[in-house]
Amino acid sequence: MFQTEFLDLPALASAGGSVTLPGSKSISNRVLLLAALSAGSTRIHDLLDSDDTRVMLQALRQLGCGVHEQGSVLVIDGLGGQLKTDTAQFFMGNAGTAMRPLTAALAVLGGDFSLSGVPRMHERPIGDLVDALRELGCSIDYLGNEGYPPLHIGRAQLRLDQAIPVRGDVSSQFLTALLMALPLAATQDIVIEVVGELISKPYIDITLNLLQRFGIAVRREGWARFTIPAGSRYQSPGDIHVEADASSASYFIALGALATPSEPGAKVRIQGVGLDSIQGDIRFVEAAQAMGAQITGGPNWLEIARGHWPLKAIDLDCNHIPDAAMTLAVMALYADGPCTLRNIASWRVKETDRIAAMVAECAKLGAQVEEGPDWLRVHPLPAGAWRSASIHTYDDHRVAMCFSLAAFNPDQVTVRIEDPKCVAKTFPDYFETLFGLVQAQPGRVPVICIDGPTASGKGTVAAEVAKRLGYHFLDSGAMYRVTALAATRAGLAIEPSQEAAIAALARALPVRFEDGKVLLGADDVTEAIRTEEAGMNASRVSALPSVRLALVDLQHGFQALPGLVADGRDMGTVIFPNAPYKVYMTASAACRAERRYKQLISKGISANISELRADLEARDARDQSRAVAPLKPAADAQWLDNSELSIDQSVQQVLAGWLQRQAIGSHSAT
Ligand SMILES: Nc1ncnc2c1ncn2[C@@H]1O[C@H](COP(=O)(O)OP(=O)(O)OP(=O)(O)O)[C@@H](O)[C@H]1O
Ligand SMILES: Nc1ccn([C@H]2C[C@H](O)[C@@H](COP(=O)(O)O)O2)c(=O)n1
Repeated sequence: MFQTEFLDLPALASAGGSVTLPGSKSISNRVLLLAALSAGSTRIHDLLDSDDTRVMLQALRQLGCGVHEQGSVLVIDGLGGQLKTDTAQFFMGNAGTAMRPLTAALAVLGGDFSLSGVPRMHERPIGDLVDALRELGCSIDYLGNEGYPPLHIGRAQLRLDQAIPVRGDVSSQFLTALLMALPLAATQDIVIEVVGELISKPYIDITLNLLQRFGIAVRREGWARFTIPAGSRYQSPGDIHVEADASSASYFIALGALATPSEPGAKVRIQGVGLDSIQGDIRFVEAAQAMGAQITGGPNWLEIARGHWPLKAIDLDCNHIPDAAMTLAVMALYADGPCTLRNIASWRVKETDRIAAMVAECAKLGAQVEEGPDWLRVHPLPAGAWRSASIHTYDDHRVAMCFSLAAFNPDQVTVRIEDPKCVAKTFPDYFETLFGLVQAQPGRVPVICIDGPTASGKGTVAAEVAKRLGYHFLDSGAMYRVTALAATRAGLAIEPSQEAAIAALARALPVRFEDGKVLLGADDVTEAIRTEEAGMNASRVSALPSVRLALVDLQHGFQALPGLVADGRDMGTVIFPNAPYKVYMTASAACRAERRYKQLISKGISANISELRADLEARDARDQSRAVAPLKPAADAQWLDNSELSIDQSVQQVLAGWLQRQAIGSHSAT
């Protein structure tokens, strides 16, 4: 997961390949609670591991549920409808799919419980559910604002003889919560009556489907009246599989519709969710098809390719796909006319006011957007009108994920996604998964080059800059160091007479960089290549032209999405001459010798500062005077003498220079 302050998406072009998506959040949290309330143990396969499911799991542990991992399977030992504790305080984060059903179940069982969440959770209405539960005889008090969490739950005196009314036009989660809680009290038939037009009906279908799997056969009359039969009891189904998340699939369906194929005939294939999904958001497929996407599918898979281009404008009632419909708003930027998304009032009370968020962020990209209380109209953005923008994500995973699709814009402007880790709510590895399927416009994966002499601090600074930007890191010096080590181990003298043999070795160098370690074959050489002798040998080996040539492809291979920071001697001059930002980092020889001295002493290696200075000056001289790719600043490099700067100040300067070049929106950077 990207933990950076922001993630810059360079202009993207094409896509192709297969992706297996994480489990559905809606199914995962329902299954967890049902398994906890059931008699017996439930083995849950393919459960989503995300912020919202962790919130639910933590609550279940607090209630005394057994939770065990068995490989990729999670086993829940159910409570059989009997709580092991009747006093607890629960923190529900911003997980609506945990907050609402748990409130109902605890209220029906009764006890001394409080439930709270993040500030946004305390702005998300729950009054209609509380009203219904009070009607039933549950004891619930508001601990903050009337109608909103946090809540206190006390002992219940249930009255089951009359139909329980619940509003269905704000959130279908209230009805879901009652449907899941009432089997715990079904000593007689219990009737729920929906007041108002029920929204998001497909989510009720998921609830009914899963209740059936756990032994509860709810009788439904239209969408207005539901009966829990007397004697209903939760019983574990044993094993249960969670489908991949259909809402998450929407980003990859849109990807297939927007991107050109990575090679002729290539498609985007989604595994884990298919046309027979029980999730309502699978009907996003129909919306995407209406916009021109070519989609085929089977029971557990979908394949998408670009069809009509530009996409066709739509005017759609999105009540049945409230979450996935956000993706349509970004697809609309690529349509042949304005797209209107209707009946989406529920967006206003989600993780953020999603209608307001879409209006504000599409406008930053340059789009004209109109809104009403329950609708949104997005006008397409023609080529020439796109603006590079910093997308605020409002701690809303879906805002972050759907705006990643703006990176396919024809003007090839960079799209910045602020706080990318907000995707952890449902899809922690979303951006990594996306980067596994897409290709940037040719030459558009950014490379920041930091070249300079020995011990100028370029490696330290480059690694930190890469970390802050979420970019890959190339320590090119390590490749010469490993080559020299491999040559020495092979008994080759590091001199011109052995150039061909060393180059052959370098071409097939089994080097890997993993978790901060450098591996030569199976051998961890991280420390072995850091000695002064190894540095000097690397300098000698790097003067051999065929060895340099042999290592070019290996270095180019590091240029991958979302970007690269590369440090060395010829990054900006030879390996990445078209890099958009180059720094030549240096410091006085005295200063560099002192840094190297401290570095060695801190590792317990004895050193002499004047010898170190003489060595590094000799190494600089060799690196600067060799015939091929000598150390020198690129013509377009920014010079940074950091003799008087701390590491952090150096990092800040490099970041500031890069962000100035990026010139995205008005975001402050470091
Ligand atoms: N601006 C700085 N101020 C003080 N110390 C620094 C600074 N930059 C780096 N250092 C320290 O100097 C030492 C050498 O830095 P580093 O290894 O990053 O240099 P380098 O240029 O990559 O060297 P080499 O080319 O030999 O690999 C490290 O111990 C590092 O912590
Ligand atoms: N791009 C590069 C990187 C390194 N070298 C050579 C010259 C250096 O003295 C030696 C070791 O590099 P370090 O790990 O100290 O950065 O490798 C080069 O020629 N080109």
